[in-house]
Amino acid sequence: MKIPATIITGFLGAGKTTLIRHLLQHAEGRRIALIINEFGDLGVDGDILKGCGIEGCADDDVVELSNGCICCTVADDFIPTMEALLDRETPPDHIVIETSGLALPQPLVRAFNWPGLKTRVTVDGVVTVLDGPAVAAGTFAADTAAVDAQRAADDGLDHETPLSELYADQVACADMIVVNKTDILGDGTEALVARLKGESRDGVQVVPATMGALPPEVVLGRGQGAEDDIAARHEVHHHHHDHGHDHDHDHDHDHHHDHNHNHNHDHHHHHDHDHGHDAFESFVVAAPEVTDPAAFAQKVSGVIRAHGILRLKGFSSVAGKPMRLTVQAVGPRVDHYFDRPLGDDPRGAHLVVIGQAGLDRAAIEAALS
Ligand SMILES: Nc1nc2c(ncn2[C@@H]2O[C@H](COP(=O)(O)OP(=O)(O)OP(=O)(O)O)[C@@H](O)[C@H]2O)c(=O)[nH]1
Repeated sequence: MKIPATIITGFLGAGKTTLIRHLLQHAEGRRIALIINEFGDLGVDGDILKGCGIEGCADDDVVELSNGCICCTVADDFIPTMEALLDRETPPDHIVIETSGLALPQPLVRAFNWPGLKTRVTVDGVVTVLDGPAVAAGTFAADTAAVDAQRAADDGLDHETPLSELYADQVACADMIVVNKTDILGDGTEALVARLKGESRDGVQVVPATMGALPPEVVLGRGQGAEDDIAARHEVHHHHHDHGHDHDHDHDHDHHHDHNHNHNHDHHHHHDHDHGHDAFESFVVAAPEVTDPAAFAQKVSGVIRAHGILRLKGFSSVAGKPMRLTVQAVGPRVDHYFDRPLGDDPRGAHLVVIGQAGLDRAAIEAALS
């Protein structure tokens, strides 16, 4: 079995570290290793995540890459780091990679096709964390000056590419887009989520969050295999070091708006706030046994689309079959397969549904029955 790796991308200050902390706090026994690629911000996120006091999160599960942009140091730094993690006596159950706010996700996804990694790990999903209020305002990052300073500090970067293009790359690569800081965005959340759904690839989930508080079942275990699917993850511009572009795009610093949360790292000492993920709910639907697995999968996909369900998974007996049917859905993509003899299991279907609070449970139950 390949070890799944989740790539977390998004601009400086969007809330990547906050989201990862939440994941670790709710890991419930999953052994998660973290790789952190920071630039211009050396070691800070590593420090909060190391010594975080979270049970089950050992210091040596946090590995930092600090030699600069991850896509420029893939061979020297990233691949050996991954191999060392995989070679451990007890390898992690899941690897989470936090990219620096400037690194494009595509080259990192591509690195998973290197021979030494290809057979051992897979990109479970690319999660792009957006600063909701900044995106709604068209500035992409809360503190564009800080983002620009970070870019200026990195000689390897093309400093001219407008943020809007980096943003477009991050969105194009995503399997899941997190619209973070909905506490600030407030009523604007729904419109932004709808807009992003329209702008992203089919099947990409757009999920609002406050303080990155998402259940691990929603973020991890997507099984996306992004490294096999790079062509679909369009890059607007193709290489950092290519200075040959025409940079007439406006590079608008004046739009810089102040949300009253200037980027400083004081927050890194606030280890105690834990926003639960009450904004999400899950319940079990019991339904009669399945007669036609393919038709059932199609029905499930329709229900997922109609109700904005984030995850659905469970088992069912199938009329006339001795095997148990497993159903796993991430967004509208539904996998189904027979996994083992049914044995003494009761006949019928049991499906766990996960989504944002407010799902129409009765309608979902009716539709699945
Ligand atoms: N109001 C509000 N603040 C948030 C939210 N999520 C994160 N923050 C704050 O935003 C700031 C940046 O969050 P981080 O998690 O450090 O962001 P990051 O993307 O990891 O940024 P870098 O690691 O600096 O690239 C911190 O002060 C967080 O406490 C949110 O949902 N609402």
